[in-house]
Amino acid sequence: MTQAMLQLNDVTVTVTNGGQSLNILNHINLNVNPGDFITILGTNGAGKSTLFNVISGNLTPTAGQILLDGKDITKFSEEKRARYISRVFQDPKLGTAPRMTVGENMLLAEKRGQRRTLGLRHLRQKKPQLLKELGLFDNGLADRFDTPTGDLSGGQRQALSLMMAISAKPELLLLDEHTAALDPKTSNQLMAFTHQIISERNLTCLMITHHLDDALKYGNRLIVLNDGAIEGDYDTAAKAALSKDDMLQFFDSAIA
Ligand SMILES: Nc1ncnc2c1ncn2[C@@H]1O[C@H](COP(=O)(O)OP(=O)(O)OP(=O)(O)O)[C@@H](O)[C@H]1O
Repeated sequence: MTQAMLQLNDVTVTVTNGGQSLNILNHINLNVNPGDFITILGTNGAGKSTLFNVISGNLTPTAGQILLDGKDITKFSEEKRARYISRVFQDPKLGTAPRMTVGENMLLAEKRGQRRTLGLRHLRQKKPQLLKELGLFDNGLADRFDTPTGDLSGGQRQALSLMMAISAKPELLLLDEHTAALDPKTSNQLMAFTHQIISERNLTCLMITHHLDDALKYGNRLIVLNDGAIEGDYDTAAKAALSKDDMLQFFDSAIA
């Protein structure tokens, strides 16, 4: 049997709200296999971002254990985990340093999880390779190599965040609604590119989305979160049998 790449054993996050204890993640057990591309759906407040926060090390669980490649990383800091785990956020502003150019951001991303220094000579040397990477997604990013990322469009910035997140191949890629802030056409283009690059590079990925179509169309597995717990875990075959109506019904009953 393949060893799970990521294991969450009985992971619980408890917060105190108005004097009451509340489990915003409630005994989560999850095994992610190498090469899995898992889409994650859930209502607002279901615990999706909290799940990513405990996996990335942004939040320490109140109880339970997180293993990466069999190694217990529960107590590892976010910085230490950054070598293995990369994350793209919904907000285009969060993934890149706005005053630095596209090229400089890409160069820094290659050193994810290591001491980061920027040398101009190094940037010149690396430029052809970085341009090749940037040119993989046809949205003009490669032509803006020397542009500060703060001057890019949201779509270009999210594409850059994705390229940066995968540049030093992560063990695990977390996509946190990375297309949600984009217009429908740009969102579809970036999603198609995301799918292509994940398959070509055989990345292991968890992707939170509110787009039912994307959740059903992409990936080999679908997880549905509700009230801090995994309510559904569908493999490729079960996922293929699901319809958008099934999912809409789930959302109706979860919210009702
Ligand atoms: N530090 C905290 N203290 C108290 N409650 C919190 C804290 N962090 C999150 N919550 C609550 O936990 C629940 C889950 O939040 P989370 O952001 O993980 O949901 P989500 O599924 O990502 O939602 P959305 O789709 O709206 O982004 C929410 O009800 C939120 O208000």
